[in-house]
Amino acid sequence: QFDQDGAFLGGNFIATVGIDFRNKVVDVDNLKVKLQIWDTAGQERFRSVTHAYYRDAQALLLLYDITSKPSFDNIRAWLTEIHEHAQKDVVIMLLGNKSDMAAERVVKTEDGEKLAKEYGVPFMETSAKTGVNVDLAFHAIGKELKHRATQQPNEPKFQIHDYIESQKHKTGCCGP
Ligand SMILES: Nc1nc2c(ncn2[C@@H]2O[C@H](COP(=O)(O)OP(=O)(O)OP(=O)(O)O)[C@@H](O)[C@H]2O)c(=O)[nH]1
Repeated sequence: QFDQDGAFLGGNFIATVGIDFRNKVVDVDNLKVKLQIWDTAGQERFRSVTHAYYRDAQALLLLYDITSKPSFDNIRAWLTEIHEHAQKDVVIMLLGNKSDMAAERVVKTEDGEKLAKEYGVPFMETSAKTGVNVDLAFHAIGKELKHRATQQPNEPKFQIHDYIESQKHKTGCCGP
């Protein structure tokens, strides 16, 4: 099914609102953490609606497509937008998706890393097609939220950056 702009409308996508959602349960240290994932459309024409949905979110995954420079350039606008509307302690993660499409890559891994560093958010490249780093992204979010909910006063804070760095499968120039 295609809408007027030629965008594919898949899954439970609600075309008129630009939002889809599904649940995912992740196992974190023998605890089940249920994530309710809202997938909001990135297109400008949905911008006025989507902020109402991420305003109360505990975590935000910002995805761009490594084969699309405009999608990467859009991330700054989203980070500004999030700064204005999202919860102050929201967990943010920057993901460069389609890492399987190396031949069509136009956004360097280092550019993603640099942007993430500038905004102080964790970063990794993912592939929804092959699954690379996808579970890790959700697992890291689940771990962070579980720690926040159950943290004891003397317990060291969970370091999501360190956790991701130690677990991620690198897809850039020099990784394994
Ligand atoms: N090769 C490859 N294709 C992907 C990957 N992720 C998504 N795609 C494809 O890219 C196209 C767009 O995916 P969508 O999930 O609809 O992208 P979107 O940004 O959510 O699009 P909207 O929902 O319209 O905002 C589809 O044809 C997907 O199959 C990936 O990691 N690798």
